[in-house]
Amino acid sequence: MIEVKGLTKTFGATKAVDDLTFTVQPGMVTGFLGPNGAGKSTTMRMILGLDRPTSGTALVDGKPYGELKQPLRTVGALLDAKWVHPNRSARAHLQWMAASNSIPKSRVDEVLHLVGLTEVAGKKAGGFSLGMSQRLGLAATLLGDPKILLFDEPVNGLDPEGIVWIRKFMQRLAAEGRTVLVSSHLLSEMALTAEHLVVIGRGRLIADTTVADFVAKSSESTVRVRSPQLDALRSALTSQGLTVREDGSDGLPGLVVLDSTTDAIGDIAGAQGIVLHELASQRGSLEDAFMKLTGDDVQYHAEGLDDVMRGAL
Ligand SMILES: Nc1ncnc2c1ncn2[C@@H]1O[C@H](COP(=O)(O)OP(=O)(O)OP(=O)(O)O)[C@@H](O)[C@H]1O
Repeated sequence: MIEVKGLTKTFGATKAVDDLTFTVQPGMVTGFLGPNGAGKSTTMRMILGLDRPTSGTALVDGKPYGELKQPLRTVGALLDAKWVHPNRSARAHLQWMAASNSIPKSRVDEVLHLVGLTEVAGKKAGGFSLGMSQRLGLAATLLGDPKILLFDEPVNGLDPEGIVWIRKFMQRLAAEGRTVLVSSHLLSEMALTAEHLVVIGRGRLIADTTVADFVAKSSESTVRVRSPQLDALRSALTSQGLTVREDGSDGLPGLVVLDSTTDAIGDIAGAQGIVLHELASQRGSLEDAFMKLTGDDVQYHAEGLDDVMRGAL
């Protein structure tokens, strides 16, 4: 279990993490979700004792990381996959890590096998693709057979096959009863990977809930309706207490009805003899809803700008 209480970190005038409180339970993947710059890495670094909190506490297995007797046997963390020595082989890299943490050499081949790197174990890690480096990083986190695992954006830059592989691997680790915390800025990815979500924006807690609940609440469902008798339809809907927005997004005037169903709207129109030309339920994109919830993050806009620049070149 990971327990974070009132955790706060300021860098000069920046409050990177702001009074965060949450716990991460064993036996399931917990997604740590927030836009770029929300404070995910800083929180993970504090959990791992790499950054000192300005205030508050972060406990792993009931203790601050610094007080764990054999940290690698309790916590495994994958923060940055590319830190291996480029001229060392995958096996040599893991043997060096094992030796410096009193972990038996035999465990190295076990973890290489677990992550599917046995065949390239003798190759230099510097020549590994991102996907292979990520697997090697994963092997390193598993050396001490830890019951708590932290992964910081583990699928960033991976191809679809690599993403699915990592996702399944994390789910397997959780199914073995481990505590798995994985950060991401993509709700769509977390919706597929995690069971529980801790969502932060600008360092603050936004939600601590199941994925199913968060997805249902954050993606508003609306119904779009068009009719040649739009005025009559609008009155019929509002007289039933429904909230209606004008919608001409695709050049065809219509209405968007909030918090209702196609059945209900069809019934209301039918009862009044109103002709309908379109009746469609629509779900807002998860990512849009997520951006609304987490606030208009500066770095998100900067990324958008990059895309515009690339398009212009
Ligand atoms: N060492 C540091 N010195 C100053 N500011 C920092 C430092 N580390 C992080 N920050 C700032 O703290 C905020 C949170 O950063 P952090 O990297 O924790 O966010 P994140 O959610 O992990 O984002 P990303 O997905 O981009 O890594 C940002 O505004 C960042 O610029």
